[in-house]
Amino acid sequence: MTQAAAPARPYRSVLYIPGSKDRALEKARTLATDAIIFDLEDAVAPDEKLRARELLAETLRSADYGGRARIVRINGLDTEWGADDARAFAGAGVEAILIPKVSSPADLDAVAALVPETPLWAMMETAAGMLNAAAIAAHPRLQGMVMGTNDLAKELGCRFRTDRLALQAGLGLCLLAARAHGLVIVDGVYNAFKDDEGLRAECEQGRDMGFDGKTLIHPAQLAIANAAFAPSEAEVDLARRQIAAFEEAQAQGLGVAVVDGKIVENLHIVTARQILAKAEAIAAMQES
Ligand SMILES: CC(C)(COP(=O)(O)OP(=O)(O)OC[C@H]1O[C@@H](n2cnc3c(N)ncnc32)[C@H](O)[C@@H]1OP(=O)(O)O)[C@@H](O)C(=O)NCCC(=O)NCCSC(=O)C[C@H](O)C(=O)O
Ligand SMILES: [Mg+2]
Repeated sequence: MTQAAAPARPYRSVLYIPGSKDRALEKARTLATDAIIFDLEDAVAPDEKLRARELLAETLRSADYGGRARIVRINGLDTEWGADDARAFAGAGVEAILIPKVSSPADLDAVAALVPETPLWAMMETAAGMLNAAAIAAHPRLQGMVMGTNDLAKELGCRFRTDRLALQAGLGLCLLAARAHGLVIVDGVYNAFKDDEGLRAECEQGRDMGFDGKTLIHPAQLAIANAAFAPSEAEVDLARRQIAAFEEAQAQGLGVAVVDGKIVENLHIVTARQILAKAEAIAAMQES
């Protein structure tokens, strides 16, 4: 019989918080976000970088963020802050260190040498990064990818469209690479944080493509992402019925069942079990 996938940590909502903003750091402890990216890079002004690093290090030492995954986005190693950022959070017990503008596996090697144990995540947001996505995803220390659609759009010189046509090639390449290597992959941000309908549509597109969740910039975006990337009641119900029908078919010596007029084979049961495991992981997250 196919084994249920281990309940994985959900990443439906991944909220950026500028590492320099005391109030937002405090507020995030009560927000319904699956994960937090504590940002030292683009959300922090150059003359605030050192204060933000100190504030964040102290906050992560003392504050309880419950079951929310804690990810620190450091500055690039080509800046005056990057290497010290990496060293400062190497032993901080965070779930991952997120490296900006990863263009090749060598960018990961450089941080891996400074951070011997903490898992690494990569911002996928350069044209070279898209072309090297498979090699980046294969890096032994990498566990997650985050799409940086603002920087990618900047590099491409494309226009923002609701269908994200110009970004589709890069989104697809990174998704393929992440899935081929068993990584978490989270979609880019939706900049118009007061436009709920636009956000909902972009979350639906990301969910349809296969992303695990969406990066967000404002607490008002959380509920929409959490709903879009969770299995719906109908999906959970169908998954349960597929598993029951398939087990019954197997008991009769058959390899195929039919549910709602559609065939159900072993491969559909793998997906059904993943849906149930994700629903369980979300429920566990909500209880924590
Ligand atoms: C976008 C913002 C600047 C808006 O800030 P503000 O005007 O202060 O918002 P509000 O007054 O509506 O805030 C209401 C309360 O919510 C708290 N808040 C706001 N944002 C956050 C947050 N991100 N996390 C936690 N809490 C937040 C405020 O403190 C208010 O609390 P209260 O006092 O109790 O009322 C602001 O939202 C913001 O700075 N967002 C994050 C921006 C950011 O991190 N940008 C960098 C990442 S995006 C990126 O770089 C992606 C990638 O690299 C790419 O290339 O695409
Ligand atoms: Mg960026």
